[in-house]
Amino acid sequence: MKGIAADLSHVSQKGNVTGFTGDVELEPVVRGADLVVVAAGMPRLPGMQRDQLMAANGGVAVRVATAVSNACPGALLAFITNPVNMIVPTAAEVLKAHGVYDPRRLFGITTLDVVRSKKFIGDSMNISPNDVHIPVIGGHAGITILPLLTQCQPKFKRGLEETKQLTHRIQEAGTEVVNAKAGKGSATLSMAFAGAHFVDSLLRGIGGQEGVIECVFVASDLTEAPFFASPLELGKYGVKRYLPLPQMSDSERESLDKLLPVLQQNANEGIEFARKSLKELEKAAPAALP
Ligand SMILES: NC(=O)C1=CN([C@@H]2O[C@H](COP(=O)(O)OP(=O)(O)OC[C@H]3O[C@@H](n4cnc5c(N)ncnc54)[C@H](O)[C@@H]3O)[C@@H](O)[C@H]2O)C=CC1
Ligand SMILES: O=C([O-])CC(=O)C(=O)O
Repeated sequence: MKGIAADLSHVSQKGNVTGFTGDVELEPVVRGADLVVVAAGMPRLPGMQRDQLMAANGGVAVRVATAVSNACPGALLAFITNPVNMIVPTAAEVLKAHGVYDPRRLFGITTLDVVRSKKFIGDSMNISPNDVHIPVIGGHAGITILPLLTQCQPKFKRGLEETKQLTHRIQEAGTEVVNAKAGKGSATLSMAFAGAHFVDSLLRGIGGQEGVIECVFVASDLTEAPFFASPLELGKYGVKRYLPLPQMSDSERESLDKLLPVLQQNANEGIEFARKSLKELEKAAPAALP
């Protein structure tokens, strides 16, 4: 099995890795990878929302998806790059344009939201995070991150106020880190931990292990949002099975109703970005496109 932890310097022979210019020759040097993990991209500065990274990072999705289409169209493609809620729909649109889109194989890594939930709940209950199991659904920014505390195992027996505070802390944990690092980046190390965990799960799935379940952001028809994170079984070809949406309290369902239009809007913006970029690429280098 071949895989690569990708930075664009690996897939662009020109080594032009700073932003989307539209004049790139897509000559991938990586051939035949089974798994491509993308961590390249600008991190947030204090005061920024993740959406604001799209101008800087949208081109990463376009170029990597194009390179994967040419070099390893059957690979699983997993993005860490923010804004995850837009980057994944962007990449999907580019893969579609190249005729190689398989929704089972494209992921936005949301594992850090699960890692944080396990840590904060573990601290609150005075137990190890390893013993906490909780689904985190939705997307990967602010209110789109929805930890289902009522579904936590063991039971998280706290009042509504404490539950709300903890939910908010999980949703804003990335911002907490960005502010603490004061311009020096975002949650790089905890993401490395979360990314390694998720990639290990993907590899176990590819390797044929049964019952590998992760919450991850993928194409989905479980809700009105076209891309959505929920618990999935991973397998040889990526997504093997969508588990049904977990049970929710009334308050969690209300939160779900509020986040779905945000995810729909994010997906539309990602798709729009892809279409515009493909047009620009076509003008600049028609031979690189289908
Ligand atoms: N999905 C998630 O839960 C998380 C996502 N992130 C995102 O991951 C990305 C990377 O974050 P860090 O590793 O902390 O940042 P970093 O600044 O430590 O590393 C980013 C790397 O990407 C490269 N890079 C930047 N723009 C590029 C471009 N246009 N083309 C090619 N390479 C480019 C840089 O040269 C650098 O090597 C950011 O977009 C960040 O928001 C970070 C933490 C968690
Ligand atoms: O907050 C950020 O910008 C980085 C990130 O996605 C996270 O830490 O969850």
